[in-house]
Amino acid sequence: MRVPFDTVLFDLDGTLSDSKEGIIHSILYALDKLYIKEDNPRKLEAFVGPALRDSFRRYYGMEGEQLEQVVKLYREYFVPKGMFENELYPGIREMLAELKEAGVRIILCTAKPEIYARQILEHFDILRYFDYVKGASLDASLGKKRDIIRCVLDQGWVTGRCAMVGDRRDDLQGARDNEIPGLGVRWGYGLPGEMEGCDPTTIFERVEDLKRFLLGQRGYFITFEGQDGAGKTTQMKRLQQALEERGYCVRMTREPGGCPISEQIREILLNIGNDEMDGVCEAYLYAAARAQHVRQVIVPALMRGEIVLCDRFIDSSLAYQGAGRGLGVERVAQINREAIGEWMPDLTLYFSLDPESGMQRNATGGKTLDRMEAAGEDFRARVRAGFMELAKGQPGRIRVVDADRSLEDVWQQVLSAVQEYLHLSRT
Ligand SMILES: Nc1ncnc2c1ncn2[C@@H]1O[C@H](COP(=O)(O)OP(=O)(O)OP(=O)(O)O)[C@@H](O)[C@H]1O
Ligand SMILES: Cc1cn([C@H]2C[C@H](O)[C@@H](COP(=O)(O)O)O2)c(=O)[nH]c1=O
Repeated sequence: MRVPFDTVLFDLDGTLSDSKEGIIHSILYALDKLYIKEDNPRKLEAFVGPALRDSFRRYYGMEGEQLEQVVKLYREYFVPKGMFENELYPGIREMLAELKEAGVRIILCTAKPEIYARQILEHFDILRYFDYVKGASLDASLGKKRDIIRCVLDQGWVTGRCAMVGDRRDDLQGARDNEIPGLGVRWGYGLPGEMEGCDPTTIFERVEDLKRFLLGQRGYFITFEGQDGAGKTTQMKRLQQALEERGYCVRMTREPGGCPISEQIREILLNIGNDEMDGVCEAYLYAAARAQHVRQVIVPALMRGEIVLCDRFIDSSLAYQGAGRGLGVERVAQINREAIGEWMPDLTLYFSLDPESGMQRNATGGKTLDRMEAAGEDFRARVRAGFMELAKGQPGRIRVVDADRSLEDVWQQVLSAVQEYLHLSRT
């Protein structure tokens, strides 16, 4: 599988290394010299990551001469000692080595002065993995993460697709301000909720998961789309069995639903008594169920390298709410942007069938109508047109399966599309 990013920008403190001890000792040393007593050294953890001057300003209200003095004192301890009271998080060295081996361009992008950042990388013997190191200047003329990322981009160090990896708000907001994907990591010093506010593409809990993702070793995400009764569930079960027999680990799931919270939302959405529901409310509820499902089920399974087979996903929202309810595809895509981040399916099988035949099949199978199925023939015709438009616009991802065939015939189409995809993605 291809790596998702040709260039990766890494933050240092709290992302690659746990530098808390040295930083806190350096701050306490500087405060002590200024006769400032800090009764709660734990609060100083917030200094790890952001630019030093910003933190002294923010937490001690320092400015001007006093600010310059405290930074000077900080360095009296940090340079000979504090900088090395620091350790790499487990798995970081191996991740960098494997990314390098895979040809990924690795760049350090830190708010720490560049001169110290280099010494730290040398100390850990990982400088050799970095194609470029960009940090703050000693005089603070360059210090904000956003500006440091901008510099790296402007100087032409980035080739191909690029992302920023970091543990703090500044890293992810900096990525966002520079319009590149931001990948959060949970093992650093981010305060609860601070990364989420910056719309990260994903937040990783473990170094191993980040490594798999950056190496393109995550599992495959295959969705089944089409109208009610088209035969998706039947074929998904058969595919699950066939893939497991071939040794793949498969996670079968569905939308709306797939996890307890999203299943509760499903009940609201499909309850035929909720006939007052507004189309916008409907679109947000599907997206809310998806946000939980993506985070709780889909991403963890992909990170474990599993094949996720999902009965409906974003294309159902685009077709049913975008085209069917008339909200418009772009508007519904926008509503879903935060719910799914970058987690678009790798392959989508669209089961194409006249909607009335699907309704007939479900009736024959004894299924009772839910709220969506009760929406009427015109609605179903708009949904069908919506699906066909999506399939036409994205032939690379969406494969059309002629669902108006025998079970066996449909199965052969499914199997050949999936085999072709899995084979191609490995070569
Ligand atoms: N190729 C087929 N020919 C005839 N009947 C079929 C075919 N595939 C599935 N069916 C039958 O059609 C009904 C609907 O199938 P299935 O539940 O797989 O569809 P679905 O797309 O998942 O529907 P829904 O979205 O409504 O859950 C079932 O009774 C199933 O046995
Ligand atoms: C994900 C999703 C689904 N829908 C509709 C499509 C179906 O009518 C129901 C789900 O029922 P199923 O038996 O599980 O197929 O919900 C939708 O309108 N928008 C969506 O995003």
